[in-house]
Amino acid sequence: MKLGFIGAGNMATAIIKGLLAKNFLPATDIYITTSSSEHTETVAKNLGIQSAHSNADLIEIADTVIIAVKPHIAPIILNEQRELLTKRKSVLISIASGLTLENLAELTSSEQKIVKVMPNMNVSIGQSVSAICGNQLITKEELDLVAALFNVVGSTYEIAEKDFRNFTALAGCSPAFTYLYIDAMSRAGVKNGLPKAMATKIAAEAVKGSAQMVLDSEDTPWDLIDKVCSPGGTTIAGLVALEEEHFMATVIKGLEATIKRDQELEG
Ligand SMILES: NC(=O)C1=CN([C@@H]2O[C@H](COP(=O)(O)OP(=O)(O)OC[C@H]3O[C@@H](n4cnc5c(N)ncnc54)[C@H](O)[C@@H]3O)[C@@H](O)[C@H]2O)C=CC1
Ligand SMILES: O=C(O)[C@@H]1CCC=N1
Repeated sequence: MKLGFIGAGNMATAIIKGLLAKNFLPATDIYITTSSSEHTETVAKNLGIQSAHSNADLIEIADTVIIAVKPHIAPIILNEQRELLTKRKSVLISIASGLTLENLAELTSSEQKIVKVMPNMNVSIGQSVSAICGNQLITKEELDLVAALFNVVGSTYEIAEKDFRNFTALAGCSPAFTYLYIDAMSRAGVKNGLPKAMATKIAAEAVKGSAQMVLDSEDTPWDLIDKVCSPGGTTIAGLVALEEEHFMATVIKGLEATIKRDQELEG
């Protein structure tokens, strides 16, 4: 596989680092373009991979192309490159939120093989959780190969396209919400006298261990909550205070706002 990334920002560089770390592909088979040749050269040099002179050159070289630019830029590029993509019979992978398989086919051609993937930022540490679905032209082998690519940097769920928005909120965007939660906990630690760096590390380790507990345990999160709350103790006091401020409803509201925004981006 020769893999080309159109766009090499946060997501693409995280995916590339993960692929290189796990030796999924040799660095000689990974190509990138960015918004300027100068920037492309710098990023490619930093990652130890290949730069392409233009998006067209990249499509000529790569058999699998990941479009990893912001959702409002993707339509412009795909529209420009539609003929070449069809001619090359490339597999096109889109990680842009808000663009459906139908949108992507309209921007390219009815012959275009397309896989939609929603990874998350944790690709950079090999712990992404990604959703994947392909259009009707993608064979099972091609879809499995794309899944294998994203399995290298975490886990992959093949889901129906109608569930992508929900997945984007739950897994694509939620790292940001979790960072916010960790930072808020850390600030509580600072407010009560701990140094910030130490408080952040303690909060992050507590969240990491709690997430692992949910994954490993037969118990539901609610069962686990009950096990932490001693009768008349400290945790139940904190839990009630959080719920007085509608903690659960607020989290759900946050995720639903991302679902709504995803709908708006689709237009
Ligand atoms: N950041 C995240 O956690 C996640 C992002 N995504 C999706 O990934 C996509 C990329 O997001 P980020 O990496 O965060 O964006 P970013 O802003 O960090 O990177 C965008 C890249 O596109 C390049 N670019 C802009 N115009 C270009 C052009 N004409 N030709 C080639 N390259 C061009 C820029 O130089 C940059 O390298 C978005 O569509 C987003 O919806 C999906 C899941 C998670
Ligand atoms: O904020 C965004 O639009 C992207 C999609 C998922 C995470 N970041």
